[in-house]
Amino acid sequence: MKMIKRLLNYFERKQQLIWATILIIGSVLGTLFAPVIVGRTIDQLVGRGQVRFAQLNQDILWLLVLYLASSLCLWLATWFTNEIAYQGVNNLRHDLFAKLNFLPLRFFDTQQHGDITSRFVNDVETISDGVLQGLLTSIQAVFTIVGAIILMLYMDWVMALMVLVTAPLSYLTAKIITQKSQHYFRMQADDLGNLNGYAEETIAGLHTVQAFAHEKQARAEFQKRNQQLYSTGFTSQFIASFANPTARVINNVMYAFIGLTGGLRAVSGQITVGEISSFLIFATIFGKPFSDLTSLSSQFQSAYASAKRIFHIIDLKDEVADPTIPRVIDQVVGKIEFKQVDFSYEPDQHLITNLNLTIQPGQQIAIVGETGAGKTTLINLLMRFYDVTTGTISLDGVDIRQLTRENLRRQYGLVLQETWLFSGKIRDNIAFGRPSATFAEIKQAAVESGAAEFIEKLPQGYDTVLQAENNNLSSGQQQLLTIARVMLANPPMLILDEATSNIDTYTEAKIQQAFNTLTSGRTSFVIAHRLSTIRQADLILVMDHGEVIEQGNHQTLLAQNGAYAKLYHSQFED
Ligand SMILES: Nc1ncnc2c1ncn2[C@@H]1O[C@H](COP(=O)(O)OP(=O)(O)OP(=O)(O)O)[C@@H](O)[C@H]1O
Repeated sequence: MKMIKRLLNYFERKQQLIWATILIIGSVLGTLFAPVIVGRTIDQLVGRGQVRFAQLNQDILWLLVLYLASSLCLWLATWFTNEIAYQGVNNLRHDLFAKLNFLPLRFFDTQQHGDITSRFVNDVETISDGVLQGLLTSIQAVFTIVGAIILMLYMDWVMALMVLVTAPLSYLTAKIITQKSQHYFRMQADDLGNLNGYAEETIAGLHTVQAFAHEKQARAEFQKRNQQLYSTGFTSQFIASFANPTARVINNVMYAFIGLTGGLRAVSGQITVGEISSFLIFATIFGKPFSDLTSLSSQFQSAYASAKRIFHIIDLKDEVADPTIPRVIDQVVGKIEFKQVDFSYEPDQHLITNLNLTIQPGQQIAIVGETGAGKTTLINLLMRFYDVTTGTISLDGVDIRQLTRENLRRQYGLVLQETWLFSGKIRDNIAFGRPSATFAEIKQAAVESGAAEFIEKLPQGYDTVLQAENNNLSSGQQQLLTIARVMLANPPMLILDEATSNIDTYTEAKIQQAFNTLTSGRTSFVIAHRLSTIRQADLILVMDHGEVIEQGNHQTLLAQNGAYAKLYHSQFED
């Protein structure tokens, strides 16, 4: 109940709800009075050749007006409920997306991205359908049931009682059935998320999948998950599908009894033949809201399961909040200190222990080490994508946890090996770091980074529209664009993560040149696998299993003849 209440808060639009309710009542009244008039028209046929035409015509006219008015009211009510449902869903999506910005990176590192997307798209859609249908059908059902009871009791209490006793039977049976299917609906939503996650993962990495001739395995895995979804989907729908037919059978038995009892009562003169007809129509009208409610309940089950998945994310613990009164760094000098830093991703797996480091302003730091040594982790800590477990990292003497994340991250320009370009023009992609930049400034950054050369050869130049996933640029060209982006943003410090791998020698030289321009005079961190590019670095940190095992410049480290020398010789003296 708590969750339903919470969900309904999103759909609170009082005025529209009042209008929708009034219009639905109007439509229900039309539907309820129509059978009374049908009964009256039948009673105008007094006997063979004895028809009261004047009265009959008037009744038929009334019937037409009632049906038209009832349909119009229903159409308008649907319009209002649409507005309520879509506005609510809009708010829900907004909150879900807003939440993503407050979740710790740990969440995204451990969750399938397709599953998150599925919550945005499928789950939200299911809720929207549930609320839309739910509002309309439930209001309609309640008023139809109440109205029909009153009218039926007024017409003939014996038959009314018969309907009142049998109709809830069909409802109860269907309810028991849908309760059973609830468990499977939850499983179905999870399996759908699972399938989406796998499809997204495979499509994103299709090159790799094909390069490793892994299509068969990928198809098999997809099929396995698909089959699982089929099986839970089928089971839930199968169980739920019993609800409606069962209700119908019970309803039909009820009609037969009404026909029989009505006939007997008409023979004894207690009701007219027209009233029997009215009553039979009433029974149909009265049965419908019950079966509507039962099929609606399966829709509610799915919506409930989806709401649970969405609120699960909304209720996750936010990352540690920024300080209420943060320190602010306006003009960064660029001195960074690690003091007794311990860090681990998982509580029981220590990675970094007691790391102490001092980086002077303007220094160029190279981080080297084998894969999994902890290079990216160091960057994650510097930018507060993760927080240290114990110890402190300070920037210009201020513990970085005393700054807002925005203030800290604005000090860094980040060039990753995996470039991130969004769907849009090249010029907008470069301007991402400083949206207010003029076109001249964008061009200037492209020239300085060396990206201008290839951009200007494109038919649409800076107006070329890129697709986020598949943009036909080489990885070197993409990286030059991200370098241009950082150049335009002109941040005081830099982080370049494995920036020179996977690129042809010509582009690599261009990138190297761009890096040199970029890093001069700024505190900068470069993660590089090619040791040739870091000979000039002021400080080289050699990492292994989360520890900085050696530090110094190229000459001193070579002279030490330790891990760095070994790594260096392995690259240059084969
Ligand atoms: N989000 C995470 N959750 C749990 N463990 C992680 C996470 N990210 C990295 N690790 C683990 O931490 C260790 C260090 O990883 P890190 O990515 O820092 O290495 P790296 O030196 O940057 O490696 P590479 O050169 O391959 O990028 C590895 O053992 C890795 O498996």
